[in-house]
Amino acid sequence: MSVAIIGAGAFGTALAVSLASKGPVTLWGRDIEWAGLGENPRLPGVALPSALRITDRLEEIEAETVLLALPAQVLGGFLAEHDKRFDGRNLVSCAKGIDLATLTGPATMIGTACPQATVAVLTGPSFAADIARGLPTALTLACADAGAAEALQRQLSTATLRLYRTTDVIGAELGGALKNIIAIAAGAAIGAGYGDSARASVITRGFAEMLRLATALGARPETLPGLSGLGDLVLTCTSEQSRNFRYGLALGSHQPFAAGTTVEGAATARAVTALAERLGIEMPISNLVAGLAQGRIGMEHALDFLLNRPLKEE
Ligand SMILES: NC(=O)C1=CN([C@@H]2O[C@H](COP(=O)(O)OP(=O)(O)OC[C@H]3O[C@@H](n4cnc5c(N)ncnc54)[C@H](OP(=O)(O)O)[C@@H]3O)[C@@H](O)[C@H]2O)C=CC1
Ligand SMILES: O=C(CO)COP(=O)(O)O
Repeated sequence: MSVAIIGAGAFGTALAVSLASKGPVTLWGRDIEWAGLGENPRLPGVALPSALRITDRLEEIEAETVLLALPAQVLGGFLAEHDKRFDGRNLVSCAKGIDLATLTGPATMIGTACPQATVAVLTGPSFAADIARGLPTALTLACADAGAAEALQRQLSTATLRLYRTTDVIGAELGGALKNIIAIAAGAAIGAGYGDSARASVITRGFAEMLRLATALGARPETLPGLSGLGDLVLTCTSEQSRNFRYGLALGSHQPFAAGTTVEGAATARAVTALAERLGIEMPISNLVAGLAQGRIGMEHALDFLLNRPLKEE
């Protein structure tokens, strides 16, 4: 089975570099002026291998297995334009977010746009730079069809990229999307100088929120403590490599943040606020992050927002 990747950002390029160690891979980007330089500015310091073909022509993407490594908020527009081209293939979502327009995750969006496709999700604790440098990384491959999950697991594992499989697509996908919100909150707590104890509370209570919403949306509770949920939550809340965490740091310390940086947690927090309201679920940390990101709540009110709630059982 051949492999192609849509989206030549940091993650798409890192996956392409890793998979090219096993065979030919095609990487599609809308703007690939950098291709001749042998390095993608979104993934600096990583040499692009010769087994990697880079193109900006979608008609050259003929692979049976296509990884969609676009941010969640642009995936819908891409699918609306190119659904016919990709229907019927193995389509693997690599995005970690919930679409604001439809309040659904990438797997549902792909399945709706391409009903004949085999839809899967690749997620888990993994910074693009780590994958591209061949550092050991473990991810989750989720697909509702157990046989397809096994085939994709084999196809997409490399010597340094170890994939575990599950059939819980919604659980795996929500873990990756929701942890980005909590990472913003953890960054804000550190940026505001609230300390490591506060961060631990944000991680733990944030995980409780993740579990509450994910199970209400049909996830299996045992998926959330795995790589795609707790694993990625821990990574993203504790490392300045994370853009979501750094965005939170900037919010908490009233510092500017580079516009145009992909921060999935900001829009996803707004989507989660709407979903939680619809389902009648309490998501105080997610609501706070949505308010901070939209400028509705100032950092000076963040603590009151969380601490002035009624005392309750854990
Ligand atoms: N970076 C990481 O460590 C990891 C990222 N992810 C997830 O992967 C997804 C992608 O993130 P990442 O690669 O890091 O993001 P980047 O910001 O590095 O890249 C985003 C890519 O999307 C492209 N893009 C944006 N809008 C469009 C569009 N309308 N049509 C076509 N292409 C478009 C950009 O193209 P252009 O350059 O032309 O703007 C760019 O190549 C996110 O959901 C993220 O959460 C998951 C795990 C790790
Ligand atoms: O998802 C990631 C690590 O698993 C990357 O996190 P950021 O998008 O916050 O950089």
